[in-house]
Amino acid sequence: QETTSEKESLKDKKVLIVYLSRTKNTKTIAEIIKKNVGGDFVELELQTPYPENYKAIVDQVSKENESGFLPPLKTKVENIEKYDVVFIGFPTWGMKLPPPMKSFLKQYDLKDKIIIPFNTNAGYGIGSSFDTVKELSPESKVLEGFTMKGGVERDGILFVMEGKKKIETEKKVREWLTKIDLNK
Ligand SMILES: Cc1cc2nc3c(=O)[nH]c(=O)nc-3n(C[C@H](O)[C@H](O)[C@H](O)COP(=O)(O)O)c2cc1C
Repeated sequence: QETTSEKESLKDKKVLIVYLSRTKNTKTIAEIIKKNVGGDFVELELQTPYPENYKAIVDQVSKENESGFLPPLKTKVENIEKYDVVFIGFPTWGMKLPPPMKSFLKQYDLKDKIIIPFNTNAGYGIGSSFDTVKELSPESKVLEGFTMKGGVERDGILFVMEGKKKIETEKKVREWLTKIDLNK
């Protein structure tokens, strides 16, 4: 049975989970993926962190998007070539892929790997972020991503992935992982 053998083979693959998260909503999804799939876990950090202030980070990200600036990463991933599957998680920022994730995709060669995006946002969706992942990874296989409403920092709502919301999120992530044949 083809589906069975594909599933088995995906389960044998080496998995990396890379994520960017300011208020830890996307981080929670990364943790749920780790619990269900396993793999190495890496948070993207910048050499020069973004400002704490919400308006200041919104302005800075908007300028970086305009100029195409790629913020240098403090995070180093050792031996990226050994991974077969790379989950990449990020919030929607300015309806786009956050600049640090662009830095990651430009800096590391993910050719011939499977890339799986996941996202949280304030309720406005993924914007162009998943399309940008595909554009920056033309020689990778990008699978169906996962997205879910997270915090609304503009309104002072930061971390929401607890209680009922966490349980709902765990269920949705597991359903998605099963759909893309990566649930253990
Ligand atoms: C700089 C910045 C820009 C944002 N832009 C958007 C946006 O365009 N659309 C949206 O739905 N949410 C936007 N948000 C809200 C985040 O996507 C949302 O709170 C997300 O859950 C945060 O994930 P995190 O907790 O992993 O950082 C923005 C947040 C920040 C800090």
